[in-house]
Amino acid sequence: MATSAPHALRTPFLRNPTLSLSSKPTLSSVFPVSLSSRRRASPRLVVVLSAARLDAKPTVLVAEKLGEAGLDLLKEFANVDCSYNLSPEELCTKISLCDALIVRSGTKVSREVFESSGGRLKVVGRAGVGIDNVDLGAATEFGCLVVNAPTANTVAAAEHGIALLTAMARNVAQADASVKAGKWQRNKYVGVSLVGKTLAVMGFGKVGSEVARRAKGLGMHVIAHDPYAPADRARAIGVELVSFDEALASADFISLHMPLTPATSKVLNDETFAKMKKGVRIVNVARGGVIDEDALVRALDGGIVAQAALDVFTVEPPPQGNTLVLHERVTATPHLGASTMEAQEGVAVEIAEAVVGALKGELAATAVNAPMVPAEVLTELKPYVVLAEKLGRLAVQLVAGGSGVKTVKVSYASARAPDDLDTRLLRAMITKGLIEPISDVFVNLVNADFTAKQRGLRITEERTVLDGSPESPLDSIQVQIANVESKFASAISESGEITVEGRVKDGVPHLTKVGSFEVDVSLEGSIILCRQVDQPGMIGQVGSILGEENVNVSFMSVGRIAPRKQAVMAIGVDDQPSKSSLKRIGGVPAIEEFVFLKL
Ligand SMILES: NC(=O)C1=CN([C@@H]2O[C@H](COP(=O)(O)OP(=O)(O)OC[C@H]3O[C@@H](n4cnc5c(N)ncnc54)[C@H](O)[C@@H]3O)[C@@H](O)[C@H]2O)C=CC1
Ligand SMILES: O=C(O)C(=O)COP(=O)(O)O
Repeated sequence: MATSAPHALRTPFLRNPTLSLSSKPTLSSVFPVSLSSRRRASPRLVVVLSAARLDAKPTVLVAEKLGEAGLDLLKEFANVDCSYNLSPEELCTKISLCDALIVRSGTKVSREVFESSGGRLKVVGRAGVGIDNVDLGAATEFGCLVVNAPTANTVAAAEHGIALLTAMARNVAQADASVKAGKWQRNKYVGVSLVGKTLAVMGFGKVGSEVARRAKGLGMHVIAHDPYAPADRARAIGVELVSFDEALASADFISLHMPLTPATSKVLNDETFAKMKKGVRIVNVARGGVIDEDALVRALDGGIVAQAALDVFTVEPPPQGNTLVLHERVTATPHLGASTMEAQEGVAVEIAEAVVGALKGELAATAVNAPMVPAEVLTELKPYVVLAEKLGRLAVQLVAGGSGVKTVKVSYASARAPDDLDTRLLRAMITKGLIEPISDVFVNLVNADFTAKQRGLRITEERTVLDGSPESPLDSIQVQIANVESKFASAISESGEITVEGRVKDGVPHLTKVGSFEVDVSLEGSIILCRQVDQPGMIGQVGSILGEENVNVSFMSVGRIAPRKQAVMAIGVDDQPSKSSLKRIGGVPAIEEFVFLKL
């Protein structure tokens, strides 16, 4: 046996005293709508979006121009509202009527948008790669999934990078303007050759590696800087990965292909320009914000940078009269990297499939703010996902007081190797089960960790590695809440925590342990737990009370410490017993305590 404790969340607990046990978890609350559809989501990777049930046709707001093929796909499933050029205020007004929003780079999806949605917005689809225009923190907080379309415009962006590189080197744009102005300036527009020159690709991801491949075809010596890129992928196309300073110091051309993050913001600035070769030429088809644009103007004027070709700007469109855009040695395009017919059709289909899939609960691989779970893992974990949520719900309903629900320990027993079980989904569902019955917060896979953290709920996970064949992913899940009192004293285990444990049997989740008592009751309907002195006739007595009240009993199981000592009886019921029947059960002399728990 071996254990590991990989995950912990800690902050002060903000307890919401509201108790609402009304919502009943079903498979469809985790997988919101039927999984059947004409078009199935990509079988690559999927993540579950625990969205609100969408009984009516959902509404998708398309806020920027999207390819026809994508619109057609959306229209098969949803009401589609194409409203382009909305002001921020108009977007905030419209959003409360929408289940999904699709944007490109021109729309700011700010915190106000999520706040204004009133909880209805479940998916934001970014028809492209960069999600720097979406407030991901706010999306996560509001339980809204963000998906992007990361692959369909890669080649278009790389081709545009090469177009800018070659056009800049040969002054194509400037010479064209000059000829159109009636001039013939052959000496003025002598260019530089690319062959044999060193190109530093900054950010060796999808676009960067395609640029590198093409630049090698032009006879350039290509190096790359990317702290996170695998060296073998670079080596495979004959590119050497180098340090940031080395890239700056040796490049004749620098092409930027990293995302805009706090770490890359203004990464080209006065200090870093000073490290470059005199006469360096810069291409940017990534994001304007990775360059300090004022510093670039200084570097152009100071002779460090000979030329720049820019597709992206810190503010888009850049203000009229912008010094950088108007600079003679700058070639500018209006964020055209992804703008080919082919890429736009591809992106539109990619994002439409992702958004429709997400609304159906079968999201494709491109979730940006939620863990992605491989499809085959998800299929295997489905019954355990239900078990996890129900154990969370049971455990929290057993709490009577104490210092609040702050510390929860989850133990997974499995014969699988520790790195062969992805527990993020299970943790999210336990969190959902723990929080939803005691709050009005809607918890899903997107916001589970955030919500737990906000409420000061610390969830630690522990793995117990069992011997034997790892056919099923899990043997059991145990949920323990520490430092609390219980309404059902027998639910407190010898080590002092409220303890519930369950397993999946024939695809159905079962409660198999309460406190130190072994029971076996299927987790369907609701449960009555009774502790009594172990003696004949107890099952009959309680069963007949429920029968008289027309409450259907689905399961009964008795767990005892020793014959004729204390026993715990777990009774599964299809319907909620009336107050009077619960009172009658409590009145049976041998019953020492009992509790009714809604699943
Ligand atoms: N101009 C346009 O129309 C388009 C622009 N883009 C932009 O191009 C950029 C790259 O896109 P993809 O290649 O698809 O993304 P990607 O995620 O495949 O590649 C980005 C690479 O940058 C690397 N990176 C992250 N931080 C870095 C750092 N500090 N220094 C160096 N490398 C770093 C990552 O490890 C990754 O390999 C994104 O900013 C995207 O928004 C993408 C498509 C079209
Ligand atoms: O995909 C990206 O990151 C892009 O920058 C493309 O932007 P766009 O969809 O053309 O507004």
